[in-house]
Amino acid sequence: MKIFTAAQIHELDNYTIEHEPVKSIDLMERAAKALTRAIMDEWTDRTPVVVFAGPGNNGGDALAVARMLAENHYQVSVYLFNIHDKLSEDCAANKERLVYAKKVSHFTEITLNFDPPELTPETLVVDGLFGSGINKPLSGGFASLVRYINQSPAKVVSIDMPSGLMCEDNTYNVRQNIIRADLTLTLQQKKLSMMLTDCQQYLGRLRVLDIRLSPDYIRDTEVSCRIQEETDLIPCVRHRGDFVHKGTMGHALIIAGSYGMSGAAILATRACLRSGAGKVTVHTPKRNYGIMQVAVPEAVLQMDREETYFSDSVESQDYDALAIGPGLGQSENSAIALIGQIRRTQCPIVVDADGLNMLANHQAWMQQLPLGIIMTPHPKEFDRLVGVTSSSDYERLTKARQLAEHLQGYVLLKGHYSALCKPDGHIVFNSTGNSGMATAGSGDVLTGIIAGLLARGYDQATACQLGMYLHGLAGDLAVRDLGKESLIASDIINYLPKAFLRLED
Ligand SMILES: NC(=O)C1=CN([C@@H]2O[C@H](COP(=O)(O)OP(=O)(O)OC[C@H]3O[C@@H](n4cnc5c(N)ncnc54)[C@H](OP(=O)(O)O)[C@@H]3O)[C@@H](O)[C@H]2O)[C@@H](O)CC1
Ligand SMILES: [K+]
Repeated sequence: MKIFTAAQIHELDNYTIEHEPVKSIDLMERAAKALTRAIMDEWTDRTPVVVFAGPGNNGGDALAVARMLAENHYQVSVYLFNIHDKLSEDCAANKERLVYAKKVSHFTEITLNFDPPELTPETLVVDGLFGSGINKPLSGGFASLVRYINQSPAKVVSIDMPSGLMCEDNTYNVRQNIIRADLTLTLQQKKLSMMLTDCQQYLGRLRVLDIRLSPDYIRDTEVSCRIQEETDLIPCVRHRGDFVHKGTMGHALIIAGSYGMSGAAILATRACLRSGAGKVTVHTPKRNYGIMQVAVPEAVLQMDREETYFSDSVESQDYDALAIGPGLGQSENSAIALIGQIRRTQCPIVVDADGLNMLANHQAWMQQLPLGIIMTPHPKEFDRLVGVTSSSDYERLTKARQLAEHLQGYVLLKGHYSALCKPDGHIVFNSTGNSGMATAGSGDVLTGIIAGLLARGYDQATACQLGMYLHGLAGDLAVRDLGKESLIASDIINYLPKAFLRLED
């Protein structure tokens, strides 16, 4: 699914009106029908409904929904905020229709003062104050109203967007003045902010309603952000020939695990083996020998000369991919070995965890990273890497995009929806995964998967996209059987085969 900017959403709206063609008011009626249906799916006609409508088209939608719910025998009270005596054309038309229909039990147009109605636990609030046309944080009376709604025990359904939330950048927004919805019914496409971790709290459950906006515009318009779905990935999956052998299926090198952190090496290696690589070699400190041998008998072990930490870079010409970092520790010796390893490696590289932390500690080395490098930071690792703490996920994403462009590499920012920032400035959000995967070792598994896919011959972009999809899908399949609370990183590895099968089917 493409993610359009607020400006493109506006264009899409106009393009649909002009080319379908459809009258603007009829398009609003279509949207309102879809919204009403979605509300009626969840709340019966015994639910008292309070509709708050703003002066723009989001308010127009809300007024049309109010009329339709009332026609379906709901008790509906409507408050239209028209403090500047200026309604959008379609909002004004829907006000007329509402008044003319005489179906709602109460209608107030607020021009000056407003006494908010009582909102009980049984009440359903329809939030139609502001949608994609919001252009600054809410303040004054609107801010007070939002706080009143948020503090009430009522359920809230937001039309298109929780009012107060911007489509993209919420860095300087006033967070307590944004509606916290129980359900957000967004029209046609998800907006960028809906993919960011720090905006999830406003959305509640999110449903996307198809209101048949121009498929031509949707198909032909260039975007820089998209959400990847299964149908995007199925064509990318490679199928094994019948006559392959392990030597032709790729050889991955994993450099991971200091003494006491062998688990990270084990998880990355097992995930790598499960992701199609023909052979996996693990380079790890001597003292990990016994445990690695037992835990991953399928891997080739290559012992560092040091007992407890990674100390020396290794020849890498025989490998098709390198993953470096999980559980590696951050000693100065390991850091020097890390940059030495990165410098001498010719194959694709994925750097994670302590590998990233060591780069963060040696900022000058960032200039020496090879083109096409893959980094898989979680938000804290990313902040360390760029040397500043971001105050919003939008800001962090913007910096990740800049870093990918600057390095001409790939930054896979892990989060509620992980985001892959590509060298050309494009961002791909992942759509699989769940909160059960917020558990130690989950990141090591992702690193191993990406290394396995790289070794198997996928290019960097595909390995990252397919890797994050499979990782999340394995987690989703695991949760179905095991639940979120008990999920551990090994479960993700154990469900990788099922995830592959689903994509191969
Ligand atoms: N996409 C589609 O195809 C379809 C979209 N549809 C619907 O249209 C919605 C977008 O409508 P929209 O463009 O009229 O914007 P909307 O969100 O109602 O707000 C604009 C009004 O708010 C005002 N205003 C802004 N910020 C403010 C603030 N902080 N504090 C106070 N006021 C503020 C602004 O005033 P201005 O700044 O312009 O003076 C203006 O009056 C979209 O979300 C969806 O619900 C469907 O009907 C059909 C198909
Ligand atoms: K809204």
